Amino acid sequence: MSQMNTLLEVSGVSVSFDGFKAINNLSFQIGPAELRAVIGPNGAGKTTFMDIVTGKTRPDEGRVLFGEKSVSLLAMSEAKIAQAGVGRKFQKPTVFEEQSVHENLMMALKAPRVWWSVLTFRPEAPDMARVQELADQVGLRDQLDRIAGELSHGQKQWLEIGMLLAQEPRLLLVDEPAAGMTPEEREHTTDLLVEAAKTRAVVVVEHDMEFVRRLNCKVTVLHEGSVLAEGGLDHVTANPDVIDVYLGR
Ligand SMILES: Nc1ncnc2c1ncn2[C@@H]1O[C@H](COP(=O)(O)OP(=O)(O)OP(=O)(O)O)[C@@H](O)[C@H]1O
Repeated sequence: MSQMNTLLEVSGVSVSFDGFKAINNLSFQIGPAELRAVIGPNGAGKTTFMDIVTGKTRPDEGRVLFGEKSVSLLAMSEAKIAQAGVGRKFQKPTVFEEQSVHENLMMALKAPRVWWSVLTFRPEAPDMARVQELADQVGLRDQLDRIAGELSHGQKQWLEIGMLLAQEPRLLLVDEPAAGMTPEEREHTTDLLVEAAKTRAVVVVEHDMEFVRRLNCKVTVLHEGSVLAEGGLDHVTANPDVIDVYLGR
């Protein structure tokens, strides 16, 4: 396979809602195994950006290209985009509450495999082993037999991340994972996302700056639907434009 520097390329994307430009000529790129934090004040366009990448919202202008073949996601349905390897974790955990952790992970594994994972699919590996591997990955090895509804908020979030990882996405979009978590849960979530980003791109939208700091990754600051600044957290938070936006001056 050829070397690829960009997994996702968003370029010149704009979208208006009733004449209001929620995304305004947005351009940026994500590498194939990269952890990226997207921050920005309320209304900056973070959710709309994720909606565009996942096909929920169609932009008025611009390009969204994905993978080594640079396929346009704009021509694809939400289901096709998910199949192509884009996973999304919404803020609220959505696991099957009545089922055990094990059953939840197994269901996620049984969901249709996407075309590219055929390459890595090991038919000899029993699904049970894969379920345990996923449980290990998200720190739920000891919870496999528990009913998901009984898990803590943080554990439910990890289970859902495990279910998304079962689908082997190449790009995982995660919306405010730290919200409502205890400090210990946040720490574990950081480790989990850092680890997941070693083999895929993970984009984390987050308000909590302490959490972003611990992710220790490149940060993209959105404001009024465009990139205001990009770089390390210390770099972007020292940027006068970013300071102005956050202090509302
Ligand atoms: N479907 C819609 N119809 C009308 N306006 C919308 C719609 N979706 C988003 N907007 C507007 O677009 C702007 C960007 O919203 P978006 O939710 O993407 O921001 P955000 O950065 O995710 O904000 P927050 O941090 O508060 O979640 C906001 O002003 C919002 O009110």
